Amino acid sequence: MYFVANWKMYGNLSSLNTLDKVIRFSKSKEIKGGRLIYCPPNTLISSFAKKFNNCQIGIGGQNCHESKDYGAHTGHVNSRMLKNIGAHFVIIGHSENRKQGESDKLINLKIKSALEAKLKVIFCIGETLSEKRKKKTRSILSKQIKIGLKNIKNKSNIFIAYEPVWAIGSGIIPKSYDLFKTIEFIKSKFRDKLPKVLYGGSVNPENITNLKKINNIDGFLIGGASQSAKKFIDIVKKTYS
Ligand SMILES: O=C(CO)COP(=O)(O)O
Repeated sequence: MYFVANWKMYGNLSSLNTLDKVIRFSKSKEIKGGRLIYCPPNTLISSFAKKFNNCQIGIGGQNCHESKDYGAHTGHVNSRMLKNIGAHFVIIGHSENRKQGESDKLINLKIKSALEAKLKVIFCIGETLSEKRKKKTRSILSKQIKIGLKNIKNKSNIFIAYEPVWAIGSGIIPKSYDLFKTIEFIKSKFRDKLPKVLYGGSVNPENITNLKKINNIDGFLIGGASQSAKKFIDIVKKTYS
């Protein structure tokens, strides 16, 4: 199982101290089969990479520019730059960026450039509350997958993160059966090799006991709770207990 910490726009150099606990945990037997990945803001990626030297914790960025080339794009960072400072993963298509106008087409270009830079991609998809109410979840997910992954033949380095927008930061999670069916639907979109599908949206040490029972989920993309080393570790421990 994968446990991805998305720190969003939180954290500074002093946050590095909180990682000691997680590093110790990652080297202990308690980690079982858990794979930990941290996606801090870009300002902290190299420091995290240094800190995680000698342990099995992966590092990723939270977004990247679509161009694989360097260029005059003020305020942006491309996938090569992320790779260069020690990232192995990048989150692409997060709803917080889609909300800012990131289209499926742009997401497709970003994914292609990230794969070219040899990063693994955590590709976020999910419906909004109004789309859910209009029973459009499946058509939205199909469209996001179809355009987002257009002309990408080798999908072996792509993880899908299903994050219903209404579940992010709200404390509300989907009903277990609905979530199982949605993940099954997402996997049905892939013919040969099934992608790993993660769930994200208000995952915490309390609701993980129910979420872990949904047996087609391959891991979790965790926002708020991942900023606390204790909560993050608790989520992993409870998944395996
Ligand atoms: O957006 C998320 C992870 O990418 C989920 O955030 P929360 O866990 O804070 O709901």
